[in-house]
Amino acid sequence: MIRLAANLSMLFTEHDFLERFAAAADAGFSGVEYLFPYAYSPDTLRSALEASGLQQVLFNLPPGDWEAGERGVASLPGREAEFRDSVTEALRYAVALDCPRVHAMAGLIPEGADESTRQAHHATYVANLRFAAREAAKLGREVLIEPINTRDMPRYFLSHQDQAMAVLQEVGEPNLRLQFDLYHCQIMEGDLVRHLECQFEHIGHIQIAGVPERHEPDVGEVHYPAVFERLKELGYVDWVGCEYRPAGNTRAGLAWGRPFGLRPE
Ligand SMILES: O=C(O)C(=O)[C@@H](O)CO
Ligand SMILES: [Mg+2]
Repeated sequence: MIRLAANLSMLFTEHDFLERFAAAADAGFSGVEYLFPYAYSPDTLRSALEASGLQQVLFNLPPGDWEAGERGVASLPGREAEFRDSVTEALRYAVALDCPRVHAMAGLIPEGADESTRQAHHATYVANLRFAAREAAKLGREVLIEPINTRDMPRYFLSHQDQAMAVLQEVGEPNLRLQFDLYHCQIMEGDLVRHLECQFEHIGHIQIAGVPERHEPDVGEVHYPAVFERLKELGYVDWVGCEYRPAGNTRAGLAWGRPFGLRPE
């Protein structure tokens, strides 16, 4: 049986951030993920997890200057020292929060990047990810990479599943795995079930949302019951992150999750 994690950067935003943990637990979630923990001390977050009985399942490495539009530094030539520091900081939180995996965002390529610029990003990305995976392995953690759709995030360096597979293969570290976000894959490529089947052994985490509005999974063009059925047949028993923007009140929109123990009221 899959386990559902609430993405607290998107769900339960009716509440202040630290109150979202209790709201998620009350609604039947057993895990949480969110973009970044760094605005809070590990002790504060650990207390929120313990008080609500939730597991921390994922968060991202520091992404560079998010407010200025940066979306990770893992593929950015010249930012290697910053990337290494971000690995250290993320792993410090991962250990404190007992979180088994962290996501390293790739970053953006320049407008109109030519082939040699792309190759420079690729080489930096591979070297940085190898470093991150080896550091994470010392602490028993995984590092994830996630193809993100270029409509929501124009110029994001990692946007296709094949590209991610090639990077995983080239890096060659067993604890570097795929964050498979079905919302992004549907927008860029579709064919969700075949992608899940082909990439199954590399998947370290799954995320879901309705397409194209990124609302609840039962709103939009993806028939998630069929996807969940195939995941069950494939033997997926790990986390599925609910990374969507509720169309209305978070709790009222959880009816889709009743088969997984969510409580809409
Ligand atoms: O945007 C998404 O999708 C995510 O999973 C965030 O963590 C940004 O990568
Ligand atoms: Mg995602």
